[in-house]
Amino acid sequence: MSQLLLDVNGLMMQFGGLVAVNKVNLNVKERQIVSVIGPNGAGKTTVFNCLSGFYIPTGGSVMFKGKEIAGKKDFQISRQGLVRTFQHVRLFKQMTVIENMLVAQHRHLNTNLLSGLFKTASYKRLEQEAMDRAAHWLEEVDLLQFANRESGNLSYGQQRRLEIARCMVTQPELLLLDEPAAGLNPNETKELDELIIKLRDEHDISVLLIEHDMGLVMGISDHIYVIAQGTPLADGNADDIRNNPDVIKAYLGEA
Ligand SMILES: Nc1ncnc2c1ncn2[C@@H]1O[C@H](COP(=O)(O)OP(=O)(O)OP(=O)(O)O)[C@@H](O)[C@H]1O
Repeated sequence: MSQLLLDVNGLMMQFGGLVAVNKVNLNVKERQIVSVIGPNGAGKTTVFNCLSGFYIPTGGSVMFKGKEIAGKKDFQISRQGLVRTFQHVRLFKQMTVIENMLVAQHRHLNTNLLSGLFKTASYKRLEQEAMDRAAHWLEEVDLLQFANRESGNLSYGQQRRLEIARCMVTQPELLLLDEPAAGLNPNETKELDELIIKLRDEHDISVLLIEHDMGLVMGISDHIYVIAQGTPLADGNADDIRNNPDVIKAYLGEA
């Protein structure tokens, strides 16, 4: 039986009079791909912002590996093993691919100014390990041959894969992907689909994703949550969701 990794209960986020997230519950187990879907403005990104430390929820609890993380800072949460991507690509576009991978690990390396200045043996070892991890993950996402290319010159699909690789070098257990297929062509979406499945099956990573591409969601999700106007509407597997009349009305019916 796989263990519960993320356990969200009664999550609330209010902006003044607007209740953007209203009593949302979510579970993600180890080695699960879970999706959150819902119409535009349903509150999906706000949920992600609450889980990843960008917002302090106004209510409810967010337990990650059995510990409360609601209200913690983003870097504290990512150090515990929960990392995210954003709706819009956020790479350092002027930097090379490998530089992006190294910068991502900077906060996670246990070094200090002095060991860096004097290039101590332990600093060099950590630097080498960071480089090895970067190369490993670039290979996993099929970007190793572009290691020295400016990341802004990659295709959009490659930039999306680089963002995922950049998360993976920090060795997370749960990866949050905010609309990873947005702007991708069908080929790139298929590569993304395969990559997410590989993360689960070969690297034991759990993935929580927000996505509008229903083909992708229905094809890869172990479990799906539907939110409408900030409020939970339904959850279940792809068949449950496809056949749920409330979901069809509120969401799929829109398409
Ligand atoms: N910082 C904020 N201040 C005020 N209102 C906000 C803030 N962030 C989000 N909202 C509001 O919360 C609601 C939910 O927005 P959110 O971006 O979470 O929806 P979403 O489901 O991710 O939408 P989309 O699918 O279009 O990305 C919207 O009404 C939005 O305007």
